[in-house]
Amino acid sequence: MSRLEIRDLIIDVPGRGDGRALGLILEPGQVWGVLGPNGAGKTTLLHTLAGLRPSRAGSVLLDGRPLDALGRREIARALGLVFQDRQDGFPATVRETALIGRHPWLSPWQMEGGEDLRLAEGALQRLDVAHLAERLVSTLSGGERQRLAIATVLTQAPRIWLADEPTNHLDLHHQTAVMALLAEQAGAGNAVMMCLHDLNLAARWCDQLLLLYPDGEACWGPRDAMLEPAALEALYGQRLATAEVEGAPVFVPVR
Ligand SMILES: Nc1ncnc2c1ncn2[C@@H]1O[C@H](COP(=O)(O)OP(=O)(O)OP(=O)(O)O)[C@@H](O)[C@H]1O
Repeated sequence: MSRLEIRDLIIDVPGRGDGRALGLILEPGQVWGVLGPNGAGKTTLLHTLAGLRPSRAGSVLLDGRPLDALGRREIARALGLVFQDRQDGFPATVRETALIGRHPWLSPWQMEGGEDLRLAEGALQRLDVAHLAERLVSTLSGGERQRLAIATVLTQAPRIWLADEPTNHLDLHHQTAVMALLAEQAGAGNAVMMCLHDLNLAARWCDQLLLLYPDGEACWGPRDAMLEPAALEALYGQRLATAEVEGAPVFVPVR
Protein backbone atom coordinates (compact mmCIF):
# COMPACT_ATOMS: atom_id res chain seq x y z
CA MET A 1 0.00 0.00 0.00
CA SER A 2 1.18 3.49 -0.79
CA ARG A 3 0.13 7.02 0.00
CA LEU A 4 0.76 10.19 -1.91
CA GLU A 5 1.00 13.36 0.13
CA ILE A 6 0.42 16.68 -1.58
CA ARG A 7 1.99 19.34 0.61
CA ASP A 8 1.41 23.08 0.02
CA LEU A 9 1.43 22.38 -3.71
CA ILE A 10 1.04 25.10 -6.30
CA ILE A 11 0.86 23.67 -9.77
CA ASP A 12 2.44 25.63 -12.59
CA VAL A 13 -0.33 26.74 -14.91
CA PRO A 14 1.33 29.21 -17.30
CA GLY A 15 0.11 32.79 -16.98
CA ARG A 16 -2.04 32.10 -13.92
CA GLY A 17 -1.64 33.34 -10.34
CA ASP A 18 -0.77 30.88 -7.60
CA GLY A 19 -4.31 30.42 -6.28
CA ARG A 20 -4.77 28.15 -3.30
CA ALA A 21 -1.99 25.76 -2.32
CA LEU A 22 -3.19 22.15 -2.29
CA GLY A 23 -2.71 20.08 0.83
CA LEU A 24 -4.20 16.61 0.93
CA ILE A 25 -3.23 12.98 1.20
CA LEU A 26 -4.22 10.32 -1.28
CA GLU A 27 -4.64 7.35 1.05
CA PRO A 28 -4.78 3.64 0.21
CA GLY A 29 -8.38 2.66 -0.50
CA GLN A 30 -9.50 6.15 -1.48
CA VAL A 31 -11.01 7.19 -4.81
CA TRP A 32 -10.49 10.89 -5.49
CA GLY A 33 -12.23 12.71 -8.31
CA VAL A 34 -10.77 15.95 -9.68
CA LEU A 35 -13.42 18.23 -11.16
CA GLY A 36 -13.11 21.53 -12.95
CA PRO A 37 -13.78 23.26 -16.25
CA ASN A 38 -11.50 23.05 -19.28
CA GLY A 39 -8.14 24.62 -18.57
CA ALA A 40 -8.53 24.60 -14.77
CA GLY A 41 -5.33 22.58 -14.40
CA LYS A 42 -6.52 18.99 -13.87
CA THR A 43 -4.03 17.43 -16.29
CA THR A 44 -1.28 19.73 -15.00
CA LEU A 45 -2.03 18.51 -11.49
CA LEU A 46 -1.87 14.81 -12.41
CA HIS A 47 1.37 15.31 -14.35
CA THR A 48 2.85 17.19 -11.39
CA LEU A 49 1.81 14.38 -9.04
CA ALA A 50 3.48 11.88 -11.37
CA GLY A 51 6.70 13.92 -11.33
CA LEU A 52 6.44 14.72 -15.04
CA ARG A 53 6.42 18.47 -14.60
CA PRO A 54 7.73 20.72 -11.84
CA SER A 55 5.45 22.51 -9.42
CA ARG A 56 5.74 26.22 -8.65
CA ALA A 57 5.91 25.51 -4.92
CA GLY A 58 5.35 22.76 -2.40
CA SER A 59 6.11 19.08 -2.65
CA VAL A 60 4.72 15.66 -3.42
CA LEU A 61 5.74 12.79 -1.16
CA LEU A 62 5.43 9.15 -2.11
CA ASP A 63 5.34 7.10 1.08
CA GLY A 64 6.99 9.97 2.91
CA ARG A 65 9.78 10.56 0.38
CA PRO A 66 9.84 13.58 -1.95
CA LEU A 67 9.10 12.55 -5.51
CA ASP A 68 12.07 14.50 -6.87
CA ALA A 69 14.41 12.38 -4.76
CA LEU A 70 13.19 9.17 -6.39
CA GLY A 71 14.21 7.58 -9.70
CA ARG A 72 11.72 7.13 -12.55
CA ARG A 73 11.73 3.35 -12.17
CA GLU A 74 10.90 3.53 -8.49
CA ILE A 75 8.12 6.02 -9.19
CA ALA A 76 6.76 3.91 -12.05
CA ARG A 77 6.58 0.83 -9.84
CA ALA A 78 4.38 2.68 -7.39
CA LEU A 79 2.45 5.05 -9.58
CA GLY A 80 0.60 4.55 -12.87
CA LEU A 81 -0.72 7.32 -15.07
CA VAL A 82 -3.51 6.97 -17.62
CA PHE A 83 -2.81 9.81 -20.04
CA GLN A 84 -5.56 11.83 -21.64
CA ASP A 85 -3.89 11.88 -25.05
CA ARG A 86 -1.54 9.38 -26.56
CA GLN A 87 0.50 9.34 -29.74
CA ASP A 88 1.62 6.24 -31.54
CA GLY A 89 5.39 6.43 -31.14
CA PHE A 90 6.17 3.40 -33.31
CA PRO A 91 4.06 0.56 -34.75
CA ALA A 92 3.14 -1.84 -31.95
CA THR A 93 0.47 -4.44 -31.38
CA VAL A 94 -2.07 -4.29 -28.58
CA ARG A 95 -0.25 -7.04 -26.65
CA GLU A 96 3.17 -5.35 -27.05
CA THR A 97 1.66 -2.09 -25.82
CA ALA A 98 0.14 -3.69 -22.72
CA LEU A 99 3.52 -5.27 -21.99
CA ILE A 100 5.09 -1.80 -21.81
CA GLY A 101 3.39 -1.74 -18.40
CA ARG A 102 5.96 -4.29 -17.22
CA HIS A 103 8.99 -2.13 -18.09
CA PRO A 104 9.40 -0.65 -14.59
CA TRP A 105 9.68 -4.20 -13.29
CA LEU A 106 12.30 -5.43 -15.78
CA SER A 107 15.99 -4.64 -16.01
CA PRO A 108 17.02 -2.66 -19.13
CA TRP A 109 17.54 -5.52 -21.60
CA GLN A 110 15.43 -8.16 -19.85
CA MET A 111 12.70 -9.78 -21.96
CA GLU A 112 9.22 -10.15 -20.55
CA GLY A 113 8.65 -13.55 -18.96
CA GLY A 114 5.65 -15.82 -18.49
CA GLU A 115 4.35 -13.92 -15.50
CA ASP A 116 4.55 -10.61 -17.42
CA LEU A 117 2.62 -12.16 -20.32
CA ARG A 118 0.04 -13.57 -17.93
CA LEU A 119 -0.50 -10.16 -16.33
CA ALA A 120 -0.84 -8.47 -19.72
CA GLU A 121 -3.25 -11.13 -20.97
CA GLY A 122 -5.39 -10.81 -17.84
CA ALA A 123 -5.48 -7.02 -18.16
CA LEU A 124 -6.43 -7.19 -21.86
CA GLN A 125 -9.25 -9.56 -20.98
CA ARG A 126 -10.41 -7.38 -18.10
CA LEU A 127 -10.60 -4.35 -20.39
CA ASP A 128 -12.31 -6.35 -23.12
CA VAL A 129 -9.54 -5.93 -25.70
CA ALA A 130 -7.97 -9.42 -25.59
CA HIS A 131 -9.53 -10.27 -28.96
CA LEU A 132 -7.50 -7.38 -30.45
CA ALA A 133 -4.14 -8.56 -29.05
CA GLU A 134 -2.47 -9.00 -32.46
CA ARG A 135 -3.85 -5.79 -33.97
CA LEU A 136 -1.72 -2.70 -34.50
CA VAL A 137 -2.67 0.05 -32.06
CA SER A 138 -3.00 2.48 -34.98
CA THR A 139 -6.02 0.48 -36.22
CA LEU A 140 -8.00 0.71 -32.95
CA SER A 141 -11.07 2.85 -32.35
CA GLY A 142 -10.94 5.65 -29.77
CA GLY A 143 -12.68 3.58 -27.10
CA GLU A 144 -10.51 0.53 -27.80
CA ARG A 145 -7.39 2.69 -27.43
CA GLN A 146 -8.66 4.07 -24.17
CA ARG A 147 -9.31 0.58 -22.81
CA LEU A 148 -5.83 -0.49 -23.95
CA ALA A 149 -4.30 2.49 -22.09
CA ILE A 150 -6.04 1.37 -18.91
CA ALA A 151 -5.06 -2.27 -19.54
CA THR A 152 -1.43 -1.12 -19.83
CA VAL A 153 -1.59 0.53 -16.40
CA LEU A 154 -3.34 -2.54 -15.00
CA THR A 155 -0.42 -4.61 -16.36
CA GLN A 156 1.94 -2.19 -14.62
CA ALA A 157 0.10 -2.96 -11.35
CA PRO A 158 0.76 0.34 -9.56
CA ARG A 159 -0.30 1.04 -5.98
CA ILE A 160 -1.41 4.53 -6.97
CA TRP A 161 -3.50 5.20 -10.04
CA LEU A 162 -3.63 8.68 -11.59
CA ALA A 163 -6.18 8.60 -14.37
CA ASP A 164 -6.86 11.57 -16.66
CA GLU A 165 -10.45 11.27 -17.84
CA PRO A 166 -10.39 7.46 -17.85
CA THR A 167 -13.87 7.23 -19.39
CA ASN A 168 -12.93 9.34 -22.45
CA HIS A 169 -14.29 7.78 -25.66
CA LEU A 170 -16.02 4.95 -23.77
CA ASP A 171 -19.61 3.83 -24.31
CA LEU A 172 -21.90 3.61 -21.28
CA HIS A 173 -21.17 -0.03 -20.53
CA HIS A 174 -17.41 0.42 -20.70
CA GLN A 175 -17.57 3.64 -18.65
CA THR A 176 -19.21 1.68 -15.86
CA ALA A 177 -16.79 -1.22 -16.26
CA VAL A 178 -13.79 1.13 -15.97
CA MET A 179 -15.21 2.90 -12.92
CA ALA A 180 -15.87 -0.51 -11.34
CA LEU A 181 -12.26 -1.52 -12.09
CA LEU A 182 -10.90 1.64 -10.43
CA ALA A 183 -13.18 1.11 -7.41
CA GLU A 184 -11.94 -2.47 -7.24
CA GLN A 185 -8.35 -1.21 -7.26
CA ALA A 186 -9.16 1.01 -4.29
CA GLY A 187 -10.93 -1.91 -2.61
CA ALA A 188 -7.69 -3.89 -2.91
CA GLY A 189 -5.83 -1.15 -1.01
CA ASN A 190 -4.56 0.93 -3.90
CA ALA A 191 -5.23 4.65 -4.18
CA VAL A 192 -6.97 6.27 -7.13
CA MET A 193 -7.18 9.87 -8.31
CA MET A 194 -9.00 10.63 -11.55
CA CYS A 195 -10.00 13.71 -13.49
CA LEU A 196 -13.60 13.59 -14.62
CA HIS A 197 -15.94 15.79 -16.61
CA ASP A 198 -18.95 13.66 -15.74
CA LEU A 199 -20.37 14.85 -12.43
CA ASN A 200 -22.63 11.84 -12.23
CA LEU A 201 -19.77 9.37 -12.45
CA ALA A 202 -17.97 11.38 -9.77
CA ALA A 203 -21.04 11.36 -7.53
CA ARG A 204 -21.45 7.60 -7.87
CA TRP A 205 -17.88 6.34 -7.78
CA CYS A 206 -15.62 8.79 -5.96
CA ASP A 207 -15.46 9.14 -2.20
CA GLN A 208 -13.34 12.32 -2.13
CA LEU A 209 -13.49 15.27 -4.50
CA LEU A 210 -11.11 18.07 -5.41
CA LEU A 211 -12.68 21.02 -7.19
CA LEU A 212 -10.27 23.13 -9.26
CA TYR A 213 -11.39 26.59 -10.34
CA PRO A 214 -9.98 28.40 -13.39
CA ASP A 215 -8.34 31.11 -11.22
CA GLY A 216 -6.43 28.54 -9.17
CA GLU A 217 -8.83 28.48 -6.25
CA ALA A 218 -9.62 24.98 -5.02
CA CYS A 219 -11.53 23.09 -2.38
CA TRP A 220 -11.54 19.44 -1.47
CA GLY A 221 -13.08 16.98 0.93
CA PRO A 222 -15.55 14.10 1.24
CA ARG A 223 -17.84 13.72 -1.79
CA ASP A 224 -21.13 14.55 -0.11
CA ALA A 225 -19.79 17.80 1.28
CA MET A 226 -18.39 18.84 -2.11
CA LEU A 227 -21.43 18.03 -4.26
CA GLU A 228 -23.21 21.27 -3.41
CA PRO A 229 -25.26 22.28 -6.46
CA ALA A 230 -24.47 25.99 -5.98
CA ALA A 231 -20.72 25.28 -5.75
CA LEU A 232 -20.85 23.07 -8.84
CA GLU A 233 -22.80 25.69 -10.78
CA ALA A 234 -20.13 28.24 -9.86
CA LEU A 235 -17.38 25.78 -10.85
CA TYR A 236 -18.71 25.25 -14.35
CA GLY A 237 -20.63 28.50 -14.85
CA GLN A 238 -23.59 26.32 -15.73
CA ARG A 239 -27.04 26.00 -14.19
CA LEU A 240 -27.84 22.47 -13.03
CA ALA A 241 -30.96 20.55 -12.10
CA THR A 242 -30.47 17.92 -9.40
CA ALA A 243 -32.33 14.67 -8.75
CA GLU A 244 -31.58 11.54 -6.78
CA VAL A 245 -31.34 8.14 -8.43
CA GLU A 246 -30.57 4.96 -6.49
CA GLY A 247 -29.26 6.97 -3.56
CA ALA A 248 -26.82 9.10 -5.56
CA PRO A 249 -27.34 12.66 -6.79
CA VAL A 250 -27.70 13.17 -10.52
CA PHE A 251 -26.87 16.51 -12.11
CA VAL A 252 -28.34 17.62 -15.42
CA PRO A 253 -27.35 20.85 -17.18
CA VAL A 254 -30.31 23.18 -17.63
CA ARG A 255 -30.71 25.13 -20.88
N1 LIG B 1 3.09 24.04 -22.07
C1 LIG B 1 2.13 24.95 -21.89
N2 LIG B 1 2.26 26.21 -22.32
C2 LIG B 1 1.30 27.14 -22.15
N3 LIG B 1 0.13 26.86 -21.53
C3 LIG B 1 -0.04 25.61 -21.07
C4 LIG B 1 0.92 24.58 -21.22
N4 LIG B 1 0.44 23.45 -20.67
C5 LIG B 1 -0.77 23.76 -20.21
N5 LIG B 1 -1.08 25.04 -20.45
C6 LIG B 1 -2.33 25.75 -20.08
O1 LIG B 1 -2.56 25.48 -18.72
C7 LIG B 1 -3.97 25.43 -18.49
C8 LIG B 1 -4.29 24.14 -17.74
O2 LIG B 1 -4.18 23.04 -18.64
P1 LIG B 1 -4.66 21.58 -18.23
O3 LIG B 1 -4.42 20.70 -19.41
O4 LIG B 1 -4.03 21.22 -16.96
O5 LIG B 1 -6.22 21.82 -18.00
P2 LIG B 1 -7.38 20.76 -17.72
O6 LIG B 1 -8.09 21.21 -16.50
O7 LIG B 1 -6.84 19.38 -17.72
O8 LIG B 1 -8.30 21.00 -19.00
P3 LIG B 1 -9.25 20.01 -19.87
O9 LIG B 1 -10.51 19.84 -19.07
O10 LIG B 1 -9.50 20.85 -21.11
O11 LIG B 1 -8.51 18.75 -20.16
C9 LIG B 1 -4.64 25.54 -19.84
O12 LIG B 1 -5.12 26.87 -20.01
C10 LIG B 1 -3.54 25.23 -20.83
O13 LIG B 1 -3.74 25.90 -22.05
